[in-house]
Amino acid sequence: MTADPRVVVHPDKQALADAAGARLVTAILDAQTRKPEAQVALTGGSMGSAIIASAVRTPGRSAVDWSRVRVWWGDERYLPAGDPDRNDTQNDDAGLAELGLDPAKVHRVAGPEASASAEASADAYAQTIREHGQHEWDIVLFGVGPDGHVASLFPHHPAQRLTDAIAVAVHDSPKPPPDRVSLTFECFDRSREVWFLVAGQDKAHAVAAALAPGTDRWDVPAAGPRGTEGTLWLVDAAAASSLG
Ligand SMILES: O=C1O[C@H](COP(=O)(O)O)[C@@H](O)[C@H](O)[C@H]1O
Repeated sequence: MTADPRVVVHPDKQALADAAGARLVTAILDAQTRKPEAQVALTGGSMGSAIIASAVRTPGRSAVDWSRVRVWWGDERYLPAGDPDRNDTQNDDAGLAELGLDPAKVHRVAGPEASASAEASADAYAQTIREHGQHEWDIVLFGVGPDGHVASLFPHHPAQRLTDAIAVAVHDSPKPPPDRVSLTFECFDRSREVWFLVAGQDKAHAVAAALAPGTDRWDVPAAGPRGTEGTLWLVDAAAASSLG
């Protein structure tokens, strides 16, 4: 069973980021009342960093036991550690460390300095998820590209089609850099809460296409992921402007 999408429109990007940051803190608290560790998959891009920066400033964040939060990334650009174009670097720059996470529970995707190839990195990441991931995400965050991509699953890209796998190496990405590692749709299917964070007029068409009934994720990957308990589209007014 999956949850139908619900759309929440905020006036602008900052309001969206602040509301999403507070919502994230609350959802982690909620997950911690159910189980020993909350499992969260972060995202990169513009909104991925904005939500971290806002979560750091959310007053209720001190109520969270951050040592009981395990952090992952839904995808990573296959670049060396610390590269400014990596999703984790962007999240770090937004203040991720200020949350007080246990560094041993922050699981980064290996870059070329630490793995022989994107395939090797994807395999190692999948293995770590098998060891620690409990096969259920509490909250998965997605940014959405203007083309409707989520994580590193792009429209009409063969990486979308991999089955029986947790993570996939992505080559020839239409958005730079060309080499990436992404979790698969199959892996994202094991999510309680899936949140799409989208701001800006350039995303309006992708938002409308992803939410239109019957859209195939092969054409618009953002139409694919759904949470078993919640599928939330947190958007600003500009990104919502093409919704009927
Ligand atoms: O390449 C990526 O793009 C998306 C969205 O980025 P944005 O800058 O257009 O908001 C991001 O969510 C994804 O994780 C990433 O690798």
